Amino acid sequence: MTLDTIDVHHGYGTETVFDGVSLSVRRGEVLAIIGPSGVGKSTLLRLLALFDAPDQGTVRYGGEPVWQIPEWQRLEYRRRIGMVFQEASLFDASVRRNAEYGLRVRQSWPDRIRHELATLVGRTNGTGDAIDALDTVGLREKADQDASSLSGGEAQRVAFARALAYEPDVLLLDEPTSDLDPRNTAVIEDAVLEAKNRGIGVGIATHDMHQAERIADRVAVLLENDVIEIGSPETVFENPADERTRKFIDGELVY
Ligand SMILES: Nc1ncnc2c1ncn2[C@@H]1O[C@H](COP(=O)(O)OP(=O)(O)OP(=O)(O)O)[C@@H](O)[C@H]1O
Repeated sequence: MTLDTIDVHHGYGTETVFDGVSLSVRRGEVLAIIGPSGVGKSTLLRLLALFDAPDQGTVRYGGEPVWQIPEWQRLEYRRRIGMVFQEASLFDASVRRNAEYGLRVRQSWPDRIRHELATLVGRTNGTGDAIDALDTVGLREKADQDASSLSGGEAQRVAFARALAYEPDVLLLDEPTSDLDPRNTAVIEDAVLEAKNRGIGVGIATHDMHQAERIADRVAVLLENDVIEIGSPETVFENPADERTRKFIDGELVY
């Protein structure tokens, strides 16, 4: 399953953010999106998450142009895409309930009703999926603790577990570790690789080039309203095709 954009143009009011962006997130790979602050990384993730329609161009899920199909079908696709934002938003309940939350809201109504019925009669594997996901981020032992008792880094790990528990086809992460210490960052990075090994396609916007080097299969460089280069981390960081990429990586470009 591939999620891609073809020649996408997008902006806010009179401000152009993208002037023809084409890129793909493929099954079982980590695509890192790097670029200076304000270049449009979050905007691109929102388009890939099917939250917003582009002004022009095509966004496709498994080859289907998502803004040219009926809404119900687009919503089906949206349910298969998990998104983790820079700041975890957990609600006031146990860690387990928070991790399960994605399971509930992203299910179609018939599945939700079946899940609720199964819960009522004590037969559900939903919790099992959430516990597995908590295990992946090292928080299984905190499942019954209240989410408000967690540190910021742990909360972000729960947000990640919530996205993972639903077993999405694609996981989009917007600067998921920018506020975290090295240990929490390492846990999230390991969980990203675990997701990839399960066949999930991961798109991650990051300021941290070392992170991109550590976990990405491909790196997309977003500069001047466009993806100017996509390649392996080795190529992009050591031998970029575009001179602007080299200048950005060497910190010579000031934005
Ligand atoms: N809802 C909005 N309304 C108007 N302008 C917006 C909106 N969202 C983003 N922008 C503008 O679009 C541009 C791209 O913003 P975006 O948040 O996508 O960049 P970014 O690369 O994710 O930035 P950062 O790395 O700082 O998070 C910026 O100039 C921003 O001010």
